[in-house]
Amino acid sequence: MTRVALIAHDETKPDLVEFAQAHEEQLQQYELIATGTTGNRLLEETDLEVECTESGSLGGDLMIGAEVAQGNLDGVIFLRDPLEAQPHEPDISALLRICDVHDIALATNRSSAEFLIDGLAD
Ligand SMILES: O=C(CO)COP(=O)(O)O
Repeated sequence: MTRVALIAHDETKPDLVEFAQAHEEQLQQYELIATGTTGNRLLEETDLEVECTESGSLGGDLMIGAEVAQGNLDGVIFLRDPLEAQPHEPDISALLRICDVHDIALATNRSSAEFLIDGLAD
């Protein structure tokens, strides 16, 4: 089954929730995993089933990265906040890197997320 990770920083969480609502019917067909706070927002504000990792700052990005390394994910949608430094920047870099290592589709903004979700539907 197609498995997708959804992640957003605090400033971009409203955008990710809106994205998930707009694509809810399609996302319902996939297994979803999200970092802790993002996942809880999705559980509260959509009807999607979402597996939640730790919060990003407590290792959630690394947990998603481990899924990528194990070949368990088909795509990662990670709406990063490009304007705010994050204390767990090394974890974020590790996740982005491991997506490239394993050639896993990675969208880091809303426009590329739209392409990614369209690509998964094909
Ligand atoms: O910090 C994050 C990604 O780097 C996201 O984590 P949360 O979803 O727990 O806020």
